[in-house]
Amino acid sequence: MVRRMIPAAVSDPPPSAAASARRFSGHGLVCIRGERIVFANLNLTLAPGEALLLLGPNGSGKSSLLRLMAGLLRPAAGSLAWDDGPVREDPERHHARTRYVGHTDTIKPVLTARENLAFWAKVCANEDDTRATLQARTDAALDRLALARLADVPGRMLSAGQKRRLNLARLLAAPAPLWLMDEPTTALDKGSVATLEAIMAEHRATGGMIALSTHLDVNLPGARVLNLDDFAVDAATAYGLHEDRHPEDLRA
Ligand SMILES: Nc1ncnc2c1ncn2[C@@H]1O[C@H](COP(=O)(O)OP(=O)(O)OP(=O)(O)O)[C@@H](O)[C@H]1O
Repeated sequence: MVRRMIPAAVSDPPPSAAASARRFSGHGLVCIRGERIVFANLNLTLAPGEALLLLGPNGSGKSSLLRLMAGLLRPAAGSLAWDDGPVREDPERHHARTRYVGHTDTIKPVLTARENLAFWAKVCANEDDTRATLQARTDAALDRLALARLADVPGRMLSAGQKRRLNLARLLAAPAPLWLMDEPTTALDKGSVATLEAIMAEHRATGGMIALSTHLDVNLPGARVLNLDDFAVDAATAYGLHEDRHPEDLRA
C-alpha cells in the first residue's frame, strides 16, 4: 500500500529562512557500484521548502543516490552544486549544510541517548553556538522524538525503533538545510511516523529541503517523485562500461 503523493500545496517558507537558504542540484549524474552502472544521466533540483521522493525497486540506486548527494560516494560523472558553487570545490561547506540519516544507526553503544545526541550537536555546531544553545537543542530533540525518559539509557539498550528515533533526533540537535533520509520510517511505530511527518513539514516550512527514499507510506505533501528506474541503463551497457566506454559517454 502506497500513499506517496498527497497533492497539497507546500506553504512558502518564511522570508528570513528562504533568504538564507540555497538551491541544491545535480546534473548528469552517473553512479557505478562494483562494476555496474546503477543509474546514468540523472538530474535533480531542490529549492528551499521542496522535497524529493526517491522511489524504485530494490537495487535501483536510491541509497546510492542519497550517499552521493551526501558526499559519501563520488559520482562517476556529472556534478552536484549549491547555487553558490560546486560541492567538490567546498566539501566542508556541503557537509555543514547536509544531514544524512542512513540505514545503519550511528549510535555509540556505551553512550546514553543524551550523550549520543550531545556529541552530534557538538560535532556539527557553528562557532557561535554556546554550550547552553547546544544543550537546549539536545533536550528539545529528545523531547520531540519522545526520548526524554530514555535520555540516560545506553545506546546498546535501545530497541530498533528507539535507535531510529535517536538517529532522527540528530536532525533537530544539529540543524542543517538539506536532509537526506534513507527509508527513515523503518522500525518506527505509527505515532513516531506521524511525528516524523510533522517534523519534516516544519523543516520545509522554514526553507529546509528533503530527499527521502521509501518503500512505504510517507506523507510528504507536494513532493516531487524521482523514480530511479527511469535512469537505469540496459544490462549490456550497465556491465560493459568498464571495458571500452567512459562514464562521460553516458551523458545526454
Ligand atoms: N558497497 C557496495 N559495493 C558494490 N555494490 C554495491 C554496494 N552497495 C550497493 N551496491 C549495489 O548498488 C546497486 C544499488 O544499490 P542501492 O542500495 O543504492 O539500491 P536501493 O534502491 O537503495 O535498494 P533497496 O531498495 O534494496 O534499499 C545494487 O545493485 C547493489 O548491489
